[in-house]
This record gives sequence, structure tokens and C-alpha cells, in this order.
Amino acid sequence: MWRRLITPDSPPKESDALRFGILGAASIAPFALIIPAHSHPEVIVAAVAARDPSRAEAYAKKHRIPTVHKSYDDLIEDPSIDCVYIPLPNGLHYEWALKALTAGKHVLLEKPSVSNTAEAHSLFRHPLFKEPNPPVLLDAIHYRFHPAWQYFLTLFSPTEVSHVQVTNKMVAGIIPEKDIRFQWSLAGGALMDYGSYAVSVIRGIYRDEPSNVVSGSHEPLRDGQDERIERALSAKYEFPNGGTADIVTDLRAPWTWENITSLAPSLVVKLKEKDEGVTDGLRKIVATEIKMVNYMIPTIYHRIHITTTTSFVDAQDATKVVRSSSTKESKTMYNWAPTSEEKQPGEVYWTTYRHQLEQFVNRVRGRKGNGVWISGEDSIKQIETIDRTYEKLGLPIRPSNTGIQS
Ligand SMILES: NC(=O)C1=CN([C@@H]2O[C@H](COP(=O)(O)OP(=O)(O)OC[C@H]3O[C@@H](n4cnc5c(N)ncnc54)[C@H](OP(=O)(O)O)[C@@H]3O)[C@@H](O)[C@H]2O)C=CC1
Ligand SMILES: O=C1OC[C@@H](O)[C@H](O)[C@H]1O
Repeated sequence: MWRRLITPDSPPKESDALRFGILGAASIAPFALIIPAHSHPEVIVAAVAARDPSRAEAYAKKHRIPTVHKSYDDLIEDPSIDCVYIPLPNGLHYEWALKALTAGKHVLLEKPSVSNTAEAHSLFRHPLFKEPNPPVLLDAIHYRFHPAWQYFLTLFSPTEVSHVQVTNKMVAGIIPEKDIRFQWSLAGGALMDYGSYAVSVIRGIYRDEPSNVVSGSHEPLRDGQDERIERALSAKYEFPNGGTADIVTDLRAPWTWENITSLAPSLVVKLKEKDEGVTDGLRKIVATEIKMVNYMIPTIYHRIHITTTTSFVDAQDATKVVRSSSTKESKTMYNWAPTSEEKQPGEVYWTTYRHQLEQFVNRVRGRKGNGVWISGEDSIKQIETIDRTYEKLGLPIRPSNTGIQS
């Protein structure tokens, strides 16, 4: 299993395999595309371009990519390329996605899809999507494609949810201060980066948009540095069903025991308590809490803990708990359930990125796939929630390199 995470089975490529090009010699590309492509018979990573061609050469050699283009534009104009993967800094996503789509390429776009709401509207509602045979564009929120996440969503109905807590923290030292994530001009910030997963999690769990960003706070990268860029951020939301959500994100959290032990991003969903009526003067209340450990890298390890607490309270005074007991079940889902009507392709060693690639290729090929997808409207709402959060906290909306502003 561990070996196949890095060196998965490599079936022969089909003669009409899709040819992908990568913009930038980015750190995430081996995990998000190059390794997943090995096990996909319909995907070839055919080309890469970097601002510095010698960097692209070295990257191509290391990852056995046959073609190196002199510039991002050259790669996009290469008629042999079908799909472009864009792992550029956030602030460049809009510009290069639009260029690639306009050139007729399908686009796998790293998260967060764009810098702000205006860019999101302009990109995902672009007139080119109304033309016949439009290209495919996917906002790469990869964890949503894994069976563990899809299984987790079947454990409750969104209307039952009363509270969600999501924590995505990294300890200091992992991300250097000069990183793209801390640069204003490149649309950096903790909420744009690790925090964007937390935003997508709460929206995915409620299957709705927050009715209100209630409150929040943030911490700057370091005193005296660009105050528009947050190192850490927390926010509270309300949803139309009356439920709430809290997100916490930090890209340089202090090395406390609590932060180290919470490195695997976790989330807790509390369901609305169920009142099961009164018998012999006692009211039965059932409370359910579902915790998912490591929703982001579930292939390596994950657990879904379901705790059900049944309490009997005085029918006249609910604060008097007469007796209470809990049961706990733990579940995992490393592959699609064998009982599903149509067995989905998948292996236990497939990462979230590999599952994502499977569905991306299905869309490009016009195949139904398993139905897991992120629509353009979903991507717009994701960015709108990020912007609403910044506004509530008094932080500026991230800038656009193309002049498009909210
Ligand atoms: N899906 C996931 O799990 C993850 C997604 N990401 C997302 O992927 C994107 C890239 O992240 P990551 O790979 O960590 O970043 P890197 O810094 O490793 O890569 C970014 C690439 O962007 C290019 N680039 C172009 N212009 C600039 C510029 N002005 N400054 C810096 N780099 C520039 C560089 O390419 P060149 O080689 O041409 O110089 C560089 O290789 C981000 O949007 C991030 O949010 C990141 C990590 C995980
Ligand atoms: O997308 C991401 O996921 C993993 C994090 O380490 C990273 O900062 C982020 O860009």
C-alpha cells in the first residue's frame, strides 16, 4: 500500500490518452497530477513550462516529462496538449485558466480557484461555456472526490446538522515566510490556503451557503509585516437551517502539544438533539456527534467516529439528567463500497487527487462517472464565502492581477 502511494501500478496508456501540460514547476504537481497520472491509462503528463526554462528542464527530467516549453503561453498554444493543470500562485489562476480555456484546453485548476468573487463570476460564467462542446474546468478541491468523504456525507442529512467545527492548522516552520501563501500580490492568506478547505467543508456539510458570517478574528503574519495577509483566522457562521459552524485555520501555529496532535485536519459535526418522547416521567433525548479525522489525506489514515448519547431527563425539568449512556462506532472507507449498484473504479492506495483525476477525465470524455463533481456555481459560492468572511473581519478582498475587482 505505502509503496503504491508513490509508485502506483502503471497500466499501458491508451492510444488516445489525454495529454496534460503543467504550468509551473510547482511543488504540489507530483502529488496532484504526476503520480496519479501513472495509474490512469487515459492520462499522459506530456509537457511542463516554467518561467525559467532551466528550472522546467530539471523538473521535466526528474518527473520524466517529455516536453519542455519555453513559456506558459507556448505550452497553452501547443496543439498536442488537451488539458492544462494550473498549480500557480492563487493570484495567477484566473488569468492562466482563462487563457487555457480560450485556447480550447480543459483546465484542472488548483484551489482556491481564483482571487475574489468578481474573478469567479467572470471565469465560471464565461460565455465560452455556453458554446457547443465547451471545455471542462474543475476547481481542484480534491478531498471531496475520496470515498471516505462521500461516505461521511451519507451519515446525516444536512437539515439535521446543528454545529460543525473544522480545524486546519499547520505548525510554524513548515511554510516559509517568503512563500506564495503569504504574498498579498499573489492573493495569499491563511483563509485562501488551508482555510479554504474549512470553508468548503462547512458548505459541503450543510449543502447550503451561510446566511451570515457572525464573527471572527485573525492574526497577522508577524507584527510590522503586511497587515492585509492573515497568518491565522477563525470565523463563526450561521446557516439557513439554524445551525452554526466554526472554522479555525493557521499556517504557522505555535508548537503546542494541542497543535501538534491536531495536525491531521479534523472536523466534528453535531446533529440536532432528537426528543424521543416521555415514558414514566422521563424524556428520552438522543444526541449524535460525528467526528472525521484527517478528511484531507484519508488514503494515509482516516477515521469516522460516531458517538450516540442517549439521556433520560426529568420530563418537567430537562436540566435534571437521570441517566445517560453513550455508544461509539468507528468507520473507515478506503475504497468505494463493494455493495454499490455499479462498482466504481478505485484502489485503496488511490489518493484524493487520483479520485479527482478519474472524474476529471470522465467529464472530458463525456462519461457520467460517479457523479461527484464541483460545478462552476459551487466554485463561485466558495469564493463568495471567502470574500464575505474577509469583509466581516475587516480584511481586504484579495486583489486581481487582471484588474477585475469586486
Ligand atoms: N491541492 C492541494 O493539495 C494543494 C494545492 N496547492 C495550491 O497549488 C498552488 C501552488 O502551490 P505550491 O505548489 O505549493 O506552490 P509552489 O510555490 O511550489 O509553486 C508555484 C509555481 O508557480 C509559479 N509561479 C509563477 N509566478 C510566480 C510568482 N510570481 N511567484 C512564485 N511562483 C510563481 C512557479 O513556477 P515556475 O516554475 O514557473 O517558476 C512555481 O513553481 C496554490 O494555488 C496552492 O493553493 C498547494 C498545495 C497543496
Ligand atoms: O492545499 C493545500 O493543502 C495542503 C497544505 O499544506 C497547503 O498549504 C495547501 O496549499
